[in-house]
Amino acid sequence: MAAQKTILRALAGETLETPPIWMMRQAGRYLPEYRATRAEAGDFLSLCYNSDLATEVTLQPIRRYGFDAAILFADILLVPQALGADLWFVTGEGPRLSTITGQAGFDALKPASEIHETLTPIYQTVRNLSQALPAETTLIGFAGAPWTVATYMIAGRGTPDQGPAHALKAENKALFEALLERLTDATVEYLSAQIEAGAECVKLFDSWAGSLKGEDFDKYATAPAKRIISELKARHPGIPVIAFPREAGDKYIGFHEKTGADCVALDDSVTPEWGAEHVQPSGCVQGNLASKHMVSGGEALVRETRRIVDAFRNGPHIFNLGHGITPDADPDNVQLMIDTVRGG
Ligand SMILES: Cc1c2[nH]c(c1CCC(=O)O)Cc1[nH]c(c(CCC(=O)O)c1C)Cc1[nH]c(c(CCC(=O)O)c1C)Cc1[nH]c(c(C)c1CCC(=O)O)C2
Repeated sequence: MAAQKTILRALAGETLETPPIWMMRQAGRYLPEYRATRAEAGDFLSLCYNSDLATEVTLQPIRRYGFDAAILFADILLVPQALGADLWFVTGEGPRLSTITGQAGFDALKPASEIHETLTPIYQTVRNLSQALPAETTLIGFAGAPWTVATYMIAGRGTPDQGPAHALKAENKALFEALLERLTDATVEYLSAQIEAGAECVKLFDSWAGSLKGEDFDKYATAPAKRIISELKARHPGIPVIAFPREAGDKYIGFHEKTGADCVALDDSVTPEWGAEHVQPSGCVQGNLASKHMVSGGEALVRETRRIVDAFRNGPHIFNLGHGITPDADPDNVQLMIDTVRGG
């Protein structure tokens, strides 16, 4: 029965009449019901670790819009925290972590096998969701890709150009590579536990893949994704994986084949026509409406939504944004996007 779900059909390579749809950050601050639950939880991390409230916010966009998939409510930075890093969020600014700048910081990290102690409430959220979701809705689990997570661990915060991580890569390659290895192992552990708890598909977010150039991209974005995907599929045969090497540009070409991903998510720096020509022949693609349309709406939203549906019409496609929806988005524009995708 599970294979009847539209998202799973697209991930299996089927071309559907109407593409299934979900949205990155669909549970988020643009929704008044999210803001209310977030206020009840206190802060963002308390919300992530409260299984009942995390289940509630995951379900909110499903109730409101009937998306075809729900994505677990959590964050990519819970893995560093589970490895022993300090993590906190500064309201209006973003995440802060204790930094890894040398061997001592790395040596203080826990082994990958010990992350579950911290992450048990997340697995409970997945179990709750697999019970609570409508029969047609696919449950997506996720993790950050090793490079992207490492950029936050090395800098201790988000950075515009990932400078500190590039500097460590240049100055202490052995330490940098050991950190990526630890994160690769931890990611396999984390996603595997989500699958055991009921996730039907997992997505790997490599939000900063675009800042890796040439051989660095192959070594630090492609190779870890390949190892994670092959180990997950060895443990859980048939589990579909979505890879999101954001702003990969030309490196999107062949990413399915090189990593074993069932679906490659495209950001909005590439056109849908380019994606249909160069990436979709290799397998399912996801994307790629610019998030700004969720703020501005109107004719441009309808036109660009139709353009994406048309461009990807002849192959497997999951409709999504090119990146997460922003807090200033208008919930009515989300409905307009869905109506345009489903109603033509
Ligand atoms: C880089 C990254 C992070 N987290 C994530 C990424 C990769 C995807 C991307 O590039 O956006 C992934 C993520 N973060 C969140 C989800 C939940 C599922 C979803 O609805 O998509 C997912 C999949 C919730 C969240 N994660 C965060 C929020 C906002 C927190 C709040 O309620 O205050 C949400 C809903 C916070 C967060 N978390 C992170 C940052 C940089 C921030 C602060 C920036 C911001 O405020 O938007 C790290």
